[in-house]
Amino acid sequence: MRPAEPPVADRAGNGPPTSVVTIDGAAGTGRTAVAAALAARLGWRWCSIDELYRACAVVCRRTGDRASVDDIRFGADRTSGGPRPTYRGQRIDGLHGPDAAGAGSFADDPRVRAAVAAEVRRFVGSHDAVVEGLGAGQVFPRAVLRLHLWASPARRARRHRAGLEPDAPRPETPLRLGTVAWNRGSWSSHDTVSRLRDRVNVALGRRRRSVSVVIPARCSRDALGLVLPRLAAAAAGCDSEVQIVVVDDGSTDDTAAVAATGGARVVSLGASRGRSGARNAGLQVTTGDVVVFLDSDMLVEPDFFAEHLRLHEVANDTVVVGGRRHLPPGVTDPADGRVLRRDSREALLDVYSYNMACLAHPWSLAYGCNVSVDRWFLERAAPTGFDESFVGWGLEDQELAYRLAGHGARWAYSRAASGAHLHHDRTMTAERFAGWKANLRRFVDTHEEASALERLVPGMDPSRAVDYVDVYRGFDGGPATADEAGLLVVRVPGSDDPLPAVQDAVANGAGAVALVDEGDRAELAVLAEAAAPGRGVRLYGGADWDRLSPHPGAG
Ligand SMILES: Nc1ncnc2c1ncn2[C@@H]1O[C@H](COP(=O)(O)OP(=O)(O)OP(=O)(O)O)[C@@H](O)[C@H]1O
Ligand SMILES: Nc1ccn([C@H]2C[C@H](O)[C@@H](COP(=O)(O)O)O2)c(=O)n1
Repeated sequence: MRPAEPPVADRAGNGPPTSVVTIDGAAGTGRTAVAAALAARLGWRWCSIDELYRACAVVCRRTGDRASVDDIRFGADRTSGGPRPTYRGQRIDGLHGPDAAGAGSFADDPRVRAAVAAEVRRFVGSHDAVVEGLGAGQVFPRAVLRLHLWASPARRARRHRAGLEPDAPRPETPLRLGTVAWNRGSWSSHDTVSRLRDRVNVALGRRRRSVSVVIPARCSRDALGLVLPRLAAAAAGCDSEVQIVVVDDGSTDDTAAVAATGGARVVSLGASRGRSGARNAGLQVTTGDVVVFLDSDMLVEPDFFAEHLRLHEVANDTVVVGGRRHLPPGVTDPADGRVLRRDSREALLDVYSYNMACLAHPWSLAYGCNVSVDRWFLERAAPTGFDESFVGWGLEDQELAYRLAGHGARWAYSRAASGAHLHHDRTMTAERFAGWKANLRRFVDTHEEASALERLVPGMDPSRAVDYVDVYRGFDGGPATADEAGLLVVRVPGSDDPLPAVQDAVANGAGAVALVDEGDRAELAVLAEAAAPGRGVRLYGGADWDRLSPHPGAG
């Protein structure tokens, strides 16, 4: 009989002492190096499931008998990095040679898979451990952290060329809800492991997650008087540490005093640096794991931080694009019963779906009024923060998002993390339009490939009354029509994991998949994209799907 899975600590760190972290993911992401380094940092033991599959391939090839997998064990010798597999007590040679070819395919054999899982569980026993390799998350479904490492195809190819990944490409375990998609990017194992260790400590309840909110402010005393108490209420109801930073960019009113009274850490800039400079100055003093950029006129709901943070749990490279609703003139309480005007991004997403990856340019919706990024990812992917050569209104936020996109950012549009925008005059004056066009020029001069942005000009031009959604279609190419044959609709009631159905549909050649989620969970967009990259799995809230019937984008 196979031994049962050993108990693992619950997320609060209660219960039995054994904790397991699993690391799965694509070949070429350096997962073995990360597993070994993370285990060393934590003082845990570690093992590689892939090494066992290689052992199975070698031994079965030599014995000609699949039953011999039952006699493969991890040995005690760990000097060369990890435990070495043995067969009937003897070390197995040639684990990285031709006899190990096709090792990954052994995982398709249920007997081999069960033997490998049993040996890994035996090896872990009652120890805290990092377990790396194919199916690690399935062997330990209650692990404190189940990681799926990811790196761009170019990066992975480079590792292969450099001989860092000598083996043939390995199969990948499908993603499931509850797995954390982790972008390795081009970052060192050392950097990666530092951040992973923080995550493990949060998962074990040894460390609280933290979030910083950065608010650039210029003559914002009245708005901040309304905004800060709501942020304080959201912070009080949140189980993470919250830091509120207001950057006073040379205001001529008592913005700084109001911010300090409201409990914010105030950074006062002597000379004005504009929106980008103010946000960058704020970023410098942040301490949170996640940074939210918020405008000084955005009223948030009590679960604002929890909603932002939730979406950073599923991937380290998520850009959470928080929604925005416009308050009517004179209304300062979003709960006063009036219907708030949705901003035009929601009208767009009704058509493209709430998976922003269905847009050709998802970064173009990442407005600085309410957006959050994992600080580690932000600092590595875009160490210079906002480009301060963008002056006046517009595009500095999309430009930062564009650079994050270049590092593989994933996108989650969250209506649950919305803010209500206090009314003020937003007329696109000729002066503001001229400033926006100057920023557009800077953008396109810096990033030639973004020149399609010029197609947005008519939508911003105050002398032309054109529909923004139509203009955006011209810029983005328009959504794939949803009425093509082969659209497979996956409806998700309650808390089910829809990813297996999505992956099956994609594997079986579905032309398009529409995921209709009654729970309206933005994290599904992030994971669906990670599970079926580039396939643009469409995501709709159940109510939207019904409201937009026959289906969004049809015709
Ligand atoms: N010169 C400036 N320097 C620093 N921060 C500024 C400056 N002007 C405005 N801000 C701040 O930048 C944020 C965005 O201001 P902006 O004027 O773009 O807001 P908005 O009018 O609400 O924009 P939108 O209508 O696009 O939402 C606010 O927090 C505001 O206080
Ligand atoms: N950070 C921002 C905010 C808004 N815009 C533009 C894009 C549209 O032209 C318009 C949308 O406004 P709304 O739907 O909120 O009324 O504002 C931008 O470019 N960058």
